[in-house]
Amino acid sequence: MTETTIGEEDAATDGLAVRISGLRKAFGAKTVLSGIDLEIRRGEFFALLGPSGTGKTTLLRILAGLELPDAGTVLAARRRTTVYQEPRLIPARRVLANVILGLPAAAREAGRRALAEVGLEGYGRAWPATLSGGEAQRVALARALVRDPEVLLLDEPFAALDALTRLQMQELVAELCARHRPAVVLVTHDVDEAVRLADRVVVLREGTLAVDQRIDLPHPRDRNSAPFADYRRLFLSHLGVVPASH
Ligand SMILES: Nc1ncnc2c1ncn2[C@@H]1O[C@H](COP(=O)(O)OP(=O)(O)OP(=O)(O)O)[C@@H](O)[C@H]1O
Repeated sequence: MTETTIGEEDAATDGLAVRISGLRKAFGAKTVLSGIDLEIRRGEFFALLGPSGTGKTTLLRILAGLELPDAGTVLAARRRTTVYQEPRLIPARRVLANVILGLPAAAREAGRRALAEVGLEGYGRAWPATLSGGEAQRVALARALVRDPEVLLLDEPFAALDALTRLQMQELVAELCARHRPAVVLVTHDVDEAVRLADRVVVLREGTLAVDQRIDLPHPRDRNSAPFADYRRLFLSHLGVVPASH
């Protein structure tokens, strides 16, 4: 029996942005996700960690509506938008046109405001080719922001950036999400990124949710603090990178 529903009514009434139950997804004979039950609240910042090939991107694509599950129910708030590892800008359109792509011309002012929010005030008439990698990714963030998403899907959005820019972008995303409060689903390989940003971290292993851990630290989080290091160690051990502490 296969049932797939993407709707917002039920989720909207009880403070949830996403509700997944009994999700299963296979590609051919290979089961990628199974028995996934997950609820994400409005305003919650949720991170999905896991080794390569465990189905993180597949889960995100299902949430975006780009893949259908083989079984289970997916309910999600209607306004969902994704930021990818690459900025995916259209080279022949100026920055502002990229930000408001598909929106009415009246969105120009909101597009300019979104650019200012990501630190790119005055960049509206620039061409994508003239931007650095970090700037291009800021434009991608502005393009997401201007759509006022209820659910913001981040698919390794900083993975292609240099280490310093990545840290700056993480701080920017923390600030933007604290202000706009979308539900966020961040797929990442970066344990520090998850601990810096997320209210809750799930480790996906072999297609199931192996760990579901709340991060109980105030913002902004100090990456050098002892509790931060404890969370880092916890997730690294769940990922099999360091031995579990005693
Ligand atoms: N369209 C597809 N057709 C066939 N197999 C697929 C398809 N999409 C994903 N897969 C397979 O499903 C598994 C999970 O892929 P997925 O991209 O979701 O993993 P991931 O955890 O995001 O990995 P990574 O961290 O490397 O991005 C992989 O084995 C992948 O080869």
